[in-house]
Order: sequence, then structure tokens, then C-alpha cells
Amino acid sequence: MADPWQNAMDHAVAVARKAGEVVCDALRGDRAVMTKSSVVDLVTQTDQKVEQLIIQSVKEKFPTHRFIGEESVAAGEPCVLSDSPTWIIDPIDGTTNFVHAFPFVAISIGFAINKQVEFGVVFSCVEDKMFTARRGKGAFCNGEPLQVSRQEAVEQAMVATEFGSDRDADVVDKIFQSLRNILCLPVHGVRGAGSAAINMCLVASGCVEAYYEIGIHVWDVAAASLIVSEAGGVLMDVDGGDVDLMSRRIIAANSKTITERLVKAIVPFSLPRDDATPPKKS
Ligand SMILES: O=P(O)(O)OC(CO)CO
Ligand SMILES: [Mg+2]
Ligand SMILES: [Mg+2]
Repeated sequence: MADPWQNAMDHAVAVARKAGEVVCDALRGDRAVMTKSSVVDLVTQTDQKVEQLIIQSVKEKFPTHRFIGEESVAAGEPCVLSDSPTWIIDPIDGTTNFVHAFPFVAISIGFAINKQVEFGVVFSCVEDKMFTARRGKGAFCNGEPLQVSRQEAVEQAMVATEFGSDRDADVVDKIFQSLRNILCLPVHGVRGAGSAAINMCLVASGCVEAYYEIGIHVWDVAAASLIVSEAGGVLMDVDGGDVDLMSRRIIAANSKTITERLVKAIVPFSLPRDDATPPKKS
């Protein structure tokens, strides 16, 4: 049977490529910076422009579909994942990288029905790498199949993570405690590309064995979660429970073995969920 969502996936790839051109052009020009939840939570006009470009383009083809977009949510739109077809968009994953021209930025587009991700597209535009996955049909980079690493010894693993944009000293202490525990397992190394989506594509590509972070959002990880699982990887909560894309916590790894070692080392903490009802404006 023909894939009912092939059209939508083709459109996602096309619009991600177009968005990538806009982002790469903007990287060569001025990038005026604004802030959101904190002085280190950055946004630029390019984030907003690219999100609008993607949403408009999808709406023209699929007028009944719904959206969760990072910058739309920041502007007050609800972050609700219903059973309806929903596009989950991060127009620039790695905005801090973008601001500094650190060359790892991605356009992330996930598509979910019945709260299940059906396809994911992550375009790392400076690297010109188009990562794609369709549920049940594998994960690819520029058309080449992806497979996670087979390394199950944590002592020989490379682990990716990020420091996030929370500068609360207690939160930073927990992040460093986890990092210390993981470095002392020991592992071969710890890395971070500055983009959750790219870190997860590195797991899918077999370049790192695992990525974990507390503080990410559904738009950072929705598309890449399918890319990891279709490449043979596993997704879990940082406490070893089931992954929940709205919970702001994730481990994406090549295996259950590596994940379980990381779960023991990570100091978990909770943040308000992405789908928590926002306080009413007074
Ligand atoms: O650059 P963004 O989209 O804010 O995302 C960050 C994490 O929230 C990097 O993955
Ligand atoms: Mg992001
Ligand atoms: Mg973003």
C-alpha cells in the first residue's frame, strides 16, 4: 500500500532545505539577538522568519493540520499534542551556535499522528546533511542508511550532552554532578554539538553512543527521536522510565546497556512540562 504520508514527508524535506538556505544566508550577515526565558535563552528574527516560512508553506498544502512551533509557543500559542496530524517545528535548533556562527545548526520538523511520530526531518544546513526517518522504514542521512554504534561497553563510549540555558546555581550543580559521574565511569569522552537534534543524529550515525539532556523541549527532539529509533537506538527518560517527549528529559542511546549505565550516573531533576497549562495572563 502506498504510504499516505509520503507527500507530507517530501514536503517536509523540501521546506527544510529551503529553510536551511535562509539560515545559511543569515549566518553570513548580521544576527540581531533577543532573549526569551533568560538572558542566555536566545532568539533571532531568523528563528521567527523561518518558523513562519515553514508553517505557511505547510498550511497551504495541509490546511487542516496542527502545529507546535518553538517560536509560536514563545509568542503564546498552546503546546498541545492531540491525536490530529501535528507538525512539531524547531526553526533553528542551535540558536546560540547560530548567533556565534558556530557551525552546527539544524532545522527540525517532526510529524505526529495519535501522538506518535510518523516521520522526522533534521537538516544540518551548514554540514548539508539531511537526516530523515519514516516510522518502520529506517533512518537515512542524504539517502544513506543510518545505524547506531554497536559498542556496549560504557568505558569505550562517547557521550553527548549540553549545559542548557538555566544558570540557576543548583541546576548547574546537578548538571556538573551528572557530568562528573559520567566522566568517572569512565567514558572515552563527552561532547556536545550545541544542538539537541544534531546530537541525536550523531547517535543515529554511530558517532556517539548516547546523548542525554534535561531541559530540552518537544520541538528539539520530536523529529530526531524517530531518527534514533529507526537507526536501531533506544529512547528513555533519564530515570530509566519510558521516554515522554513533553517531559523535557531524554536519553537517546545505541543500546539499553549503555542507557542503564547512564541512568545510574545522571542526577535527575524535573522541569515544568511543555504541555503544562500556562498561567493565565492577568
Ligand atoms: O537552539 P534552541 O532551539 O533553543 O534549542 C536548544 C535546546 O533547547 C539547543 O538544542
Ligand atoms: Mg531547539
Ligand atoms: Mg530553536
